[in-house]
Amino acid sequence: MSSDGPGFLATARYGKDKVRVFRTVRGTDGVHTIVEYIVTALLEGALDVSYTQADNSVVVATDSNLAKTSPHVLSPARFAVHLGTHLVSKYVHLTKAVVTVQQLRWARIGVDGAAHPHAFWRDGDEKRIVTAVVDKTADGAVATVEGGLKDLLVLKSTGSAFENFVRDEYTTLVEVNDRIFSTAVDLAYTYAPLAIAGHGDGKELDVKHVATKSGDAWDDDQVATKAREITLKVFATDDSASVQATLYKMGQEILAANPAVMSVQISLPNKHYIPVDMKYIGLDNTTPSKAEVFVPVDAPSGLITASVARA
Ligand SMILES: O=c1[nH]c(=O)c2[nH]c(=O)[nH]c2[nH]1
Repeated sequence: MSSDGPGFLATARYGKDKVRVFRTVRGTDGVHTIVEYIVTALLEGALDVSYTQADNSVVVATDSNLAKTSPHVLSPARFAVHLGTHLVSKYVHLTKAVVTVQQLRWARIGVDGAAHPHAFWRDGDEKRIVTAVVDKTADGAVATVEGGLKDLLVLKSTGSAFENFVRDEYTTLVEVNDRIFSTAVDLAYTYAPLAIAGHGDGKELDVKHVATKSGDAWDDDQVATKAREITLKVFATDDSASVQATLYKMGQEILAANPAVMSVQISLPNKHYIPVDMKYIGLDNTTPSKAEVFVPVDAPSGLITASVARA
């Protein structure tokens, strides 16, 4: 069944996407801790024959479930590194695993002011996202980790302007010194690689966590909390001259507060809210200080992206 032609297999990666997993950890005090993940696990290595010769003997299943036994299951970054490390170390012919873990939100329900021990609610569509690339071919195996979040929907009803942009004969956009600013924050930050002990000669590799820097990729839970708090604080408090200027401040503050983060990639759609023109009924709803009724516009939106890297 081999098929030869003018081409060659230039790159290859396979695995499983959208693997859904929910895990409960039952505390001795009756308090349950839960996580819900959507996992993607992709593999690279000596896999050519599975494509070129229809030989499946090199294909390892990637949906094997480590969620029951991993001591790291409650931390998306540690779990991603553990899963990737497990896959590339168990099989000599696999060289690289790319594991993405998206965490869905579950918060404890408050009952009479107290957090309930085992009842939860979905407090938003935002996802925390971690990608770990565990590479056995590197000089000493390493895990390169990216943390972040997406779909954090925010809005402020003032404290945002957009003026002094280029105007030419085609420009219809009006300058405003006061407008609604709404965006769905998407951010990803990268760390220096984590060292992995061992070389994957069939023996299980270990995450060699040398605690030289706290807040490194192994501590992504802390970094993720800080990055989210900073993002929300800068969004709320910045007297925004533009989406670009606010984005840049977010990036700088995330780098300043997290010494192990090397760069931050931020994407901010500018979700427009257009004041309704009510002149025809004799009402001023378009002067920025008088604008109270708006039409939220799904499309088009602005899209402002940048990465801020440590100098
Ligand atoms: O903050 C903004 N940045 C832009 O680049 C832009 N472009 C636009 O039409 N509105 C805005 N707002």
